[in-house]
Amino acid sequence: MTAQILDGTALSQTLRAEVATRAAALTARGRQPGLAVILVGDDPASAVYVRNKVKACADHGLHSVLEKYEATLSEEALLARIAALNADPAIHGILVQMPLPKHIDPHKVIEAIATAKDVDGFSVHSAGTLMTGLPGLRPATPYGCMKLIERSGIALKGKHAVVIGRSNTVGKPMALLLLQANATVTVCHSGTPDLARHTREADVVVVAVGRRNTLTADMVKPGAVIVDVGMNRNDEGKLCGDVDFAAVREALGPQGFITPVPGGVGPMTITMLLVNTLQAAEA
Ligand SMILES: Nc1nc(=O)c2c([nH]1)NC[C@@H]1CN(c3ccc(C(=O)N[C@@H](CCC(=O)O)C(=O)O)cc3)C=[N+]21
Repeated sequence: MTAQILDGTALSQTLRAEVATRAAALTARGRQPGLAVILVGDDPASAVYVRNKVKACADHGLHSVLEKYEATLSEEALLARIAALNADPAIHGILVQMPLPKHIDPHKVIEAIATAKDVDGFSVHSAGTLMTGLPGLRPATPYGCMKLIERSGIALKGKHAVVIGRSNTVGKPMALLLLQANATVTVCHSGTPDLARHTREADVVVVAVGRRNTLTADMVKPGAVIVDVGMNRNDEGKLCGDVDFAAVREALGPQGFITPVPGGVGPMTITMLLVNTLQAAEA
């Protein structure tokens, strides 16, 4: 018997249906939630993600605008567009797809977005609300991971959670969300000696490294919950996560849970972006 799947596609369907209902209610009151997505440059992966976000809006009754610019767009011009969207009453959320071309400072761009419209939750203000536990917009990927963990039915209080990775977009906010849920949290990273010593003790492991096979079967405790944030390509060019999925699933046994890639965290990221846009529109 192998571990149960934490199905991000299925949970997304449930949550997105709720989003559609709430969006329709707001639209009926003359306040259709609106998301602006800005893409600078022609990175093919970014183009796919951005298209999926816009499609998800359309499918659930949210208004969206996609603004695409050449990679040569000046930082000044981008900041001017953000200022215009900040002032646009039909837009409740603004997302600037990362990464940006090198001549544009991402911090400057993120801080230019009105606090109330920061649906990525990447700004210093949003990071501060997360850190202090004040209400605010939460980064979509770790927020989606929390929803998947909740779905496993395990209560985090008193549990040991290990986060692998310390990025501002995933690892750090993930650790704070787990802490807020009363887990005991360990954050591991590229400078951690003997990673397995930590993960073998963990009831929950969130892997956000960006390297295949970071978590292998010998590194997990039976019955643990494994959340895989990785997005990599294997030798056959197929999408895969940071976890050696089949072997880890087997090692977890029937009481364990594991997210697949694709179909785990990825769809939840888009779902929580919709949730954040709705929250911004309801505020
Ligand atoms: N400002 C900003 N906000 C972001 O949220 C942001 C970003 N920049 N830059 C890039 C990353 C990446 N990201 C993903 C979203 C959905 C899937 C997703 O839906 N993945 C599907 C598979 C998609 C496929 O087949 O390629 C899945 O895992 O099942 C993946 C990755 C959002 N990001």
